[in-house]
Amino acid sequence: MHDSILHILNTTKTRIQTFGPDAYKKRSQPQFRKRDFIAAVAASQAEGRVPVIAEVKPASPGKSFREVPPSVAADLALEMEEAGAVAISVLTEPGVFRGSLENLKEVRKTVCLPVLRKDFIIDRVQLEEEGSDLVLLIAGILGKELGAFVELAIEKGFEPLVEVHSREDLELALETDTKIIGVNNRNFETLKIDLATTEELAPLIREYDLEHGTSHLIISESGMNSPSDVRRVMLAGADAVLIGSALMESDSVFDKTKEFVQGFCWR
Ligand SMILES: O=C(O)c1ccccc1NCC(=O)[C@H](O)[C@H](O)COP(=O)(O)O
Repeated sequence: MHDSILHILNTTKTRIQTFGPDAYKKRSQPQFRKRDFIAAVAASQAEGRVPVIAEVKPASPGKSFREVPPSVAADLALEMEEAGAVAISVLTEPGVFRGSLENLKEVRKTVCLPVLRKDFIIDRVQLEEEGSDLVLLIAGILGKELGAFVELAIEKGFEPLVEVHSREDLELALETDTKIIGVNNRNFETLKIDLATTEELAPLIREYDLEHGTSHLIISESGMNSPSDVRRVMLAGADAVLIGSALMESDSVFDKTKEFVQGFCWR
């Protein structure tokens, strides 16, 4: 794994140990009704839009996009919603990505769309933290524990989005009860992007579904800069895309989101 990811995992562990489980509000009763992401994707497709999960991403390893206090996160999310995004992803990792749970809560209060918490979940106690409809679980990080985290996430009222990057990750994901699989085009060892990752893994998910009578929603994540990138992964079988950097780097988040959402007809 790349040094920056190892650093994130270490600091996340320390933060959890420092603040301890007492700092986490118990989520025994979900405080809000979960917003239905799967239905939102279907509605978006039916209306001829490209289902785009637009990401509020202040920074990434070695790159700073912009200062994003909660009020700015809310404004950005509103622009994304008005431009037709299907959901909002909010980075909550506070170190390298400079995200926060405050951003997540403010975004969810402001928009009506489903909200994904994008973070590095490594401890069950993190699933006590509220504020999102969906939660990201990374197969390559959770390994054999993935299934238990998926179950717990569901029990706590979240829709899990299980992220995979390789055939091994995918095998793990398909053993769980997740309905949503995110194919991350970014390699966690090199941080290099290759959209061929979606072209390799999405057809395997479709094949599995055909054989087993199951149905997974496929999200292609990372590295898309133009509608033609989106077209490529949608043609490979993705149902939706997750885009962060291209939106955060643009002069107008509204215009850039719209460009991706209006895209093209891919079917
Ligand atoms: O964004 C990174 O460089 C990164 C590096 C290491 C681990 C995770 C990383 N990003 C998290 C994400 O999954 C992305 O923010 C998300 O998929 C959007 O990707 P992009 O459109 O390329 O910003």
